[in-house]
Amino acid sequence: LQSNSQEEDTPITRFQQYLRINTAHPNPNYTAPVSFLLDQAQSIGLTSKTFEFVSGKPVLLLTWLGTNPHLPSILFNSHLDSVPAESDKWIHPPFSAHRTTDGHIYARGAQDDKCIGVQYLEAIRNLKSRGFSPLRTVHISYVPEEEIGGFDGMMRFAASSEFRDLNLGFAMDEGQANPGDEFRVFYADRTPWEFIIKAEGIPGHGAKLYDNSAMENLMKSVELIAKFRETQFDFVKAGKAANSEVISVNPVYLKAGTPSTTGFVMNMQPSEAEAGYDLRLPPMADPDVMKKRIAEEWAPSIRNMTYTVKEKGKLRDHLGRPIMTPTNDTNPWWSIFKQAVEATGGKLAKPEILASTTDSRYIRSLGIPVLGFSPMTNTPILLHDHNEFLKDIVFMKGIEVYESVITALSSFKGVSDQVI
Ligand SMILES: CSCC[C@H](NC=O)C(=O)O
Ligand SMILES: [Zn+2]
Ligand SMILES: [Zn+2]
Repeated sequence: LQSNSQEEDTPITRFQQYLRINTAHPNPNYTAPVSFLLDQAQSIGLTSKTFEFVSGKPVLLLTWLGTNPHLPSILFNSHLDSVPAESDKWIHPPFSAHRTTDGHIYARGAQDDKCIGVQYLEAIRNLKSRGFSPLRTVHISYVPEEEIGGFDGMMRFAASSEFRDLNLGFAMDEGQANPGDEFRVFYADRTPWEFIIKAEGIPGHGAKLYDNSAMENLMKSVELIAKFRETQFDFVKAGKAANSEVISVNPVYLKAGTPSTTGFVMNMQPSEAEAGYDLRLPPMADPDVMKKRIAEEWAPSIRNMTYTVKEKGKLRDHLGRPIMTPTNDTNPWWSIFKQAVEATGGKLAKPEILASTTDSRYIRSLGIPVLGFSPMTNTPILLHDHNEFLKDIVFMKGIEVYESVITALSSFKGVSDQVI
């Protein structure tokens, strides 16, 4: 299978080309991937629009017009950006897209999520060459900034009149790999909070024992939070809940001490201390209960503590319901999707909540059903890790799966008494 010939132009080499564009934060190149994708769109015969809701952060929309463009359309979304990679810790350079003799393609973004961005296009290329025409309009979007929260990307796009005009009935976004042989599918994301606690106290000599120092107060909270983390993790360890079904609260930084030229002053107890946490809430969690716990137990003013919580997403839609896409018979899109995957000989795992957070939350919060799906079976979960790779045969199988999924979804006539 190994070939590095320049002449070759195949789905795999196009995937490699896309992977070789460095779109990693903190300075993602957005111009190059957009121009690559525009070329692809042109060669397939898709129309395109580029929006810049925020300057320098383009949203690319490709469209395959349906024979009945009045029916609600379908969207396939992926993000252009990637998380950074520590080159020296990879066995192949992260932007080389090196393909080994046994078919592993190494690159940052191979799983998250440049695979789907190319698979959507390759599936449509194949469908077009077979003469298929969709009943419903099919859109593909490529958005910036997902890895840092989507605030200048999908959040803006989803809030725009251009997005409303798409008249979406259903959307698909990224999912995650599975080391096992079933395809995973996600019906909700957890919502992230950036949670910071701060303690103040009277400074004092390093040799003095006294109550209510900033450090003592902070450490008390750090311990309480660690205990809570343990109770949540225990549910997971006992097999009672998935990782994504509990509240996670993980320390990400600690900040304290009085700086000196060589490091820190060692014989002073500081007057301020701070800790930062990545906190994630599943859609069923009650944010008010969490806030009460924070105010009363984790950062109580009686211990001279303050806190800030930055909510990076919503848990409820405009009707106050948890933001989740039904994966049962009440959602016709679900049944169509499931059958389409099974028609390729694939098995679907039990639908899950995603432990992390994607742009699909912005679409779901508009009341539009979204499934998270990246067709990768028998693949270790390497998103954000060193040596991220995808096997060529897994990538190719994914194209076939999307051909089936796009065909089925775009052919859905709707339910007679509803316009879905
Ligand atoms: C503040 S939202 C951050 C979104 C990010 N997405 C992928 O990793 C995440 O941390 O899950
Ligand atoms: Zn992603
Ligand atoms: Zn990611």
